[in-house]
Amino acid sequence: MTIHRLHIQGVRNISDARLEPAYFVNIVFGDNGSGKTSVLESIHILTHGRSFRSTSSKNTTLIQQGLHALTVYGEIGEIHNHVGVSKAVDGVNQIKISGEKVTAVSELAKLSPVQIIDAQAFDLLTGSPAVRRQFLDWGVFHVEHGFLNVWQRVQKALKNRNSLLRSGKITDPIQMSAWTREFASAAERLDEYRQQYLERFKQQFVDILAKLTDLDDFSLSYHRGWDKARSLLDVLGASEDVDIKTGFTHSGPQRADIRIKLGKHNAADILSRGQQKLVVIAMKLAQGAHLQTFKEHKRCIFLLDDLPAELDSNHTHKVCQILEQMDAQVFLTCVEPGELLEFWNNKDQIKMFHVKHGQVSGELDE
Ligand SMILES: Nc1ncnc2c1ncn2[C@@H]1O[C@H](COP(=O)(O)OP(=O)(O)OP(=O)(O)O)[C@@H](O)[C@H]1O
Repeated sequence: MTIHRLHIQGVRNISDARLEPAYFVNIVFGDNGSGKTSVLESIHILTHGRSFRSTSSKNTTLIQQGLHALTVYGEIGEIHNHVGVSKAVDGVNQIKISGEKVTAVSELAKLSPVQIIDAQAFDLLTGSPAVRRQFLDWGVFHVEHGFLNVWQRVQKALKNRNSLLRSGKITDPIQMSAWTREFASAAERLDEYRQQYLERFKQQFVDILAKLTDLDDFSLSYHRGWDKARSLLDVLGASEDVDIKTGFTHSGPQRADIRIKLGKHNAADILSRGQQKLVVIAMKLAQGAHLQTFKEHKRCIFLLDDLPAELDSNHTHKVCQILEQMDAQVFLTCVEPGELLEFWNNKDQIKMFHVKHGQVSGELDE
């Protein structure tokens, strides 16, 4: 998808900015603290209803001090869908797509697949399995129409099963059996989706990684969260006593992980910081490439916060070259755009936005 217009109001130090981004490459530059990341955050709010760096559920750090709400408007996609997201200090959020109020954030996410590469992206290698499950599920969500429904069934069944387990004994065996069967059935489907996706994804990942690094013997392996030789229903039956004793479900897709290795070692334990960044970038670019191949050329939007950090010029150049070959819309932030600008062959497709004390120039004259 493509963001054609963006109107930011009250996001951190950006009071009011209108941008008409380029179809391909957008370079957002300025001094430290000028508001560059806040532009990327605004795009994330527009496409996901939330920031990628704020942990406050009350929106208070995100909304400009002294204001009671922020709003981000945009025109997105081939038919220029009008999208508006507002967030208020009291925690009330509102999403509108083409004038209609929307309650499910997944409606926004469906419109625009967004990949973020920032300082937190390292978590994909060094963080908990939850980060890698989220990565995997992002990919499946955008290519498999039935995935969201199955994922929601798993969450609901797991929640109900765990709440029955929490009492420490089974007071209602019929309910317990019903939720266990529902959980196992939805989980098996979810697992199939994940496995199929990862098998297809791996090839694209290997190709992109080879363009960026000379790392040999790199492997990604999927662990589904229970014994691969048995059905989940069998495993849940066999471990019911443990589940009752501890009060939660031990096996299932909520324990899935992708193990990322170099030879026998965990990649995170052996790679340099720059190499880790290249692996993470390769994984994210491969998801964008996969989307293009398997979803009728659906375009991904890449938000790259301070791409040059930790990378030498040669590798930064290579990342830009891969991005240029993909059909994607790219937003990059940097302090000094000089060198970064040189890494693109077709300069005509680049727009520059200078951010200074929350003011964005290169914006629309209106
Ligand atoms: N709620 C808020 N209200 C007003 N200003 C804020 C609020 N939250 C953060 N700020 C300020 O807004 C700016 C946000 O900066 P941002 O993180 O977007 O900068 P940046 O250009 O990406 O910087 P860097 O290069 O250092 O990463 C900072 O100056 C910060 O102090």
